[in-house]
Amino acid sequence: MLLLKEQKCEPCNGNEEPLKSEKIEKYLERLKNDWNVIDNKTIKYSFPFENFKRSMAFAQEVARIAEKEDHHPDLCIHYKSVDVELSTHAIGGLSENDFIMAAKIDEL
Ligand SMILES: C[C@H](O)[C@H](O)[C@H]1CNC2=NC(N)=NC(=O)C2=N1
Repeated sequence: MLLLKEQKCEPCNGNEEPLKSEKIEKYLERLKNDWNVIDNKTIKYSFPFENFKRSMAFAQEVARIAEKEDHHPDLCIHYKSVDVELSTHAIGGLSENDFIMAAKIDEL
């Protein structure tokens, strides 16, 4: 099986079904960090940093990947952490793209 971090986000036409909990659990096992699932619609992880400068630099790197993959997380930048939330808006839930992005962000 290809590693998630090596996959590319595929354009989502909005026709696919959001992932259900069993598949979500399987994808979670493939992530390096311990992402939390919210309502089976969003995954979230809070990345800790030493200071605001590092938080900002991380957020910029996440933005770079998001633009490259055309899949965009919600980011909340704090003094010493960045909260990352991923969901596929087009289907109102989780798709493989969210886990591909999470895997790439885990590698930063
Ligand atoms: C056309 C383009 O692929 C879509 O608008 C993308 C852009 N980024 C996106 N990001 C996220 N998180 N969900 C989406 O459904 C989404 N759609």
